[in-house]
Parts: sequence; C-alpha cells; structure tokens
Amino acid sequence: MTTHNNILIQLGFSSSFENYLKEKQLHDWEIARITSEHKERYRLVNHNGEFEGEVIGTLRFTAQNREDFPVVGDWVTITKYDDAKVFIHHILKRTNILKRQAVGKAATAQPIAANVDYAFVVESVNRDFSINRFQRYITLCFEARISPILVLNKADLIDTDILRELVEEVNNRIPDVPVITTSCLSQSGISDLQELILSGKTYCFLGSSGVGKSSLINLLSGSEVMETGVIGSGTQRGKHVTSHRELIILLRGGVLIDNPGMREVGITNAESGLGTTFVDITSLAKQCKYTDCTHQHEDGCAVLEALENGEIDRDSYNNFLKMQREAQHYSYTEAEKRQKGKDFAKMVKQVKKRKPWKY
Ligand SMILES: Nc1nc2c(ncn2[C@@H]2O[C@H](COP(=O)(O)OP(=O)(O)OP(=O)(O)O)[C@@H](O)[C@H]2O)c(=O)[nH]1
Ligand SMILES: [Zn+2]
Repeated sequence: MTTHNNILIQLGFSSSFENYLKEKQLHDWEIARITSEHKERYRLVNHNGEFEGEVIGTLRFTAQNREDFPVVGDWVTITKYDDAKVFIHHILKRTNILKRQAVGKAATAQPIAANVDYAFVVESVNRDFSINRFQRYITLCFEARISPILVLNKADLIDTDILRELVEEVNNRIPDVPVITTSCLSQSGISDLQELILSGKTYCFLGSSGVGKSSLINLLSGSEVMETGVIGSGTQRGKHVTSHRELIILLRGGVLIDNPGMREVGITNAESGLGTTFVDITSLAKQCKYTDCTHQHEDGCAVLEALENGEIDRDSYNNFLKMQREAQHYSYTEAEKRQKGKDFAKMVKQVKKRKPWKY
C-alpha cells in the first residue's frame, strides 16, 4: 500500500485530493491521473499501470460543458471493466485549470490542463525577446494560480554580457519570479532547470512558437521518461505503452505536461493577475482620486503622477493598460472574480514564501 501511495505521490497526488476523497466518501475508489485526452477517449496512469478510459454515469449525464469533463492532469476515480480499460466516474476537485481562449470568441474558454503547479515561461533571447510578453504570461499564470519560472532560452545566440544584462533587466522588471538561462544547443543551464523540477509537482511550458519548448522538454525527459513497465506491476507490466502521452512522468521525479493545447495558450482572462505583475501600479492606483480611474487622463491620478516622476516604468505602464483592456474584454462573472480574488491573495503569499531559487 505504501509503495502505491509513493507512486501516486510521484504522479502528483497530494493531500488536497486525499481530503476531497474523504470529504466526498470516495476514498475506497481506485484513482488515476489523466495523461491524454482525444475526443473523449482518455489515457490514464496510476500505481497499477496505464489504462484507456471513458466517462460514464452521473459524470457524463450531469456534464454541461467542456470543463465538466476530465482534462490532462486531472485526478479521477475509476473502475476497471477490462484488463486495461476503465470507466471514469468522478473528477477530483482541481487545484487549478489552465484554459485557452480563442481570440474573438469571448465566451469559449477551452480547458487544456488541470492541477499544474509550475509553468516554465520560455522566451528565446534573440530577436523576439520581450519582457512585456513575460509579464503577460506571468499574469496568466497568477490568474490560474500557477507559479511561474522564467526561462531565457537560446543563450548560445548572444554574448554572455548581453545575456547578463537581459537577466538583470528581467529581474528588475519582474522581481519576485525566478529567472534561469538555458541553451538547448550547448545544454548549459539544463541542469539548473532540472534542479527546479521537484518530485510530485506538475510543470507546463508556456511561450510563443519556436522559443524551444519542445527542445527543453526533450532534454529534460530524454531517456528518463518513466515507462509503463516501471510504473505498472504484475499483469500490466510493459503491456500498454502510450505513444502520445501528454503528461510525462520523469524518472527522477516531476511531471511535465506537453500537449498541443498548451501551445496555444494565449494571454487573456488576466484581470485578477494584474495586481501581482504590476504590483507597483495597482498599489498606486488605490491612491487615485476616483475609484474608477482609468489612469489615462484623470485629475488626481496617482499612477500618471508616478509615471511623470519616473517612478514607474513607461513600458510597464503601457503594457498594464493594454492588458487591462484585454482583461475587461474577457471578464469573469462577478462571483468568479470574488473567488479568484481570495484564491489569488493566498497564492501570492505562497509564491513569495516559496522562492527557493536565486539566479
Ligand atoms: N541556437 C539554439 N536553437 C535552439 C535552442 N532551443 C531550440 N532551438 C531551435 O529552435 C527551433 C524551435 O524549437 P522548438 O523546441 O521546436 O520550439 P517550440 O517552442 O517547441 O515551438 P512550437 O512547437 O512551435 O511551440 C528548433 O529549430 C530548435 O532546434 C537553443 O537553445 N539554441
Ligand atoms: Zn489613476
């Protein structure tokens, strides 16, 4: 039993899920984690190996939208009906969910991954580099209650001095988020990245196309991907190797999520994340004369004043306005906002407490 528990913990199972099982009287059920989803066909993994699954029963009939179905990273309860086939009955309460929102379709956020602890936000240091984009991704992470880690990849393409300057600039603009530099070509910094990956935690990779996410994932997983035979015991051993697994379990610990949806995660729905990325601006905003100040032309605007005095960065300010507009466009319901505000404050505390890394 202990071995089973250990494997589940390695796969990302934690006390919050355990508490949920107890609370809902589900603790006698077998549980598994979703590793991929394709048209309502699921792949799952647990201490007994890998399975194919489908959603049945109450879960299926009460599901109203896409979010009510399992996504990659979800923990679910299962029953086996065949050697490697299972029915999925319940989704354990998610710690968070990452969504993708097609531009122009304000109402349809598509869930792509659940229960993600950390995001590696990747940019390449050559021509497309943008701190604003970093800020926007970080905001998205905060919104989803995911702790961001910034990765400046393709370090081989620029001078060490310039790289150092870039890191300094990022640290100045985004002080409370860890920054590391990597090169997939020379493999420098890859071990730093590896060190950040903790056993039992789940990581995703965000960033524009071509910045090197796949290359990083390949280097991190390499030969160390946990194969079915290692996870499974007895009859399932080595039998059902999943070729398109989107949840990669590293042998040395840690779970990486790499699915196609992740590549399209844009920068929307970011309103409640604004407060952390732009903490200087939002705290100033409280001193504005008008509570509904837009910080663009009003009398007694503390933000504009600080901008004039050079106390806040103009790029940050412009970026803040842009994101504020986007966030309003994709705004949440009031109830959702209230809940998010609470969760968010808790998360900010956690991130600050966490910060075990220094550049
Ligand atoms: N010079 C250099 N090239 C790199 C590095 N990392 C990745 N590349 C190259 O950059 C290109 C894009 O890398 P990918 O890993 O496919 O990028 P991606 O972020 O996964 O891109 P999408 O799949 O489109 O999201 C490839 O040609 C890589 O070989 C690096 O550290 N240095
Ligand atoms: Zn103002």
